[in-house]
Amino acid sequence: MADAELAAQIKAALSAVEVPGGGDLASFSGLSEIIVTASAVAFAIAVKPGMEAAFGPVRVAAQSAAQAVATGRKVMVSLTADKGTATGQAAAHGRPAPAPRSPVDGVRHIIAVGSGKGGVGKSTTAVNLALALKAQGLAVGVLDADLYGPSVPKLLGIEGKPAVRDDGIFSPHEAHGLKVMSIGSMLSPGQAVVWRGPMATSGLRQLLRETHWGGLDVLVIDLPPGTGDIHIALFQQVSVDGVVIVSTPQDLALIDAQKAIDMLRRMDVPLLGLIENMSYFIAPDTGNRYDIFGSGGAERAAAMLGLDFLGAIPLVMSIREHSDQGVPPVVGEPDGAEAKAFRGIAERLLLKAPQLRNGVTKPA
Ligand SMILES: Nc1ncnc2c1ncn2[C@@H]1O[C@H](COP(=O)(O)OP(=O)(O)OP(=O)(O)O)[C@@H](O)[C@H]1O
Repeated sequence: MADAELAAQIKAALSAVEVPGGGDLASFSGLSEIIVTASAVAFAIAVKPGMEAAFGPVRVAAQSAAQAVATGRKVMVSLTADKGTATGQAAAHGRPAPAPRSPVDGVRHIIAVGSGKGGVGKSTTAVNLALALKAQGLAVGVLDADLYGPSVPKLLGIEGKPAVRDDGIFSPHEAHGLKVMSIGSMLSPGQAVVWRGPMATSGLRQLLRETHWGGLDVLVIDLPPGTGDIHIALFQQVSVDGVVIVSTPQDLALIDAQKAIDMLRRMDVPLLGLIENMSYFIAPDTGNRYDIFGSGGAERAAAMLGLDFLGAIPLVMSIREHSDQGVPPVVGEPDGAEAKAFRGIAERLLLKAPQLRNGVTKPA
């Protein structure tokens, strides 16, 4: 069925859902556009501040009405209050504070990988770090939350959409021994633009909480670059063990990283340390190392930012080639300098956050 046709059928189904105060959801002014992708359907219901609880059953009814029409697709319905119900203002007006951070079923620990700006190698780092943690005997998953540039499926050679069980729960992809979910698998090309604000945060929440992770020691979340709604929503809802920040040697990136770090500190999210990517150059022919940006700069920058320095990853052309083939260097070239660098970072991370080893599901 064409996407537009399915959207129209869902809208028709929503006319059977009544809203508080009279009328039906299909004609309710707060109903957003219904977005249909290859594997998902998403829409939002925007209500007046204070009406969230009254509309809770509407959301549930809308979900099942839409799901009955959109068989085989994941339905995501978000309920949002108009601007002005942001956390601080809600508290100031005596409205209830947001729900406390809560664990994710089937996931013991979460670390998030962030960066001040795009293109610094955050996704490459997230994926290889996950594989290096797996090599330490941990059961590891990756959640690609980078809505605006989801690259994890490509990096891990994943194609197609994840399976949805009869109960509406996703079965994650498996790649190189990792359980993987990506917001990218939910989008058609060019769709990120329409997945803004509440829709994006709601989509992420459902990917996180409605996936059968099946007993992970660590879930590595690849965050979008910078700081935005997705970060705030995630850190408000979920307890993370900490965030690692990826940066390149350029000062500009560190200035951007500073902004991300400030936000995380304000939100009381633990910072596990700084990773410097594309730090030094390894000549492909001789294997010689060249500190093209000088040495020690990243350690100094980490100290200046009040962060532990977790390690440096070389600038190696084969990283790109491996990534293009969906085989990350930690598994594709385990003896290479970059694989060693990622393994060293995983070891330092486990020293810094030894709780990640708690309840290791497989022997190391
Ligand atoms: N150490 C490295 N050496 C060489 N190339 C690298 C290295 N790290 C990353 N790259 C390449 O840089 C590009 C950007 O990497 P990646 O997608 O991981 O960055 P990102 O910060 O997640 O970007 P975005 O914000 O766009 O998602 C990719 O082509 C990747 O292969």
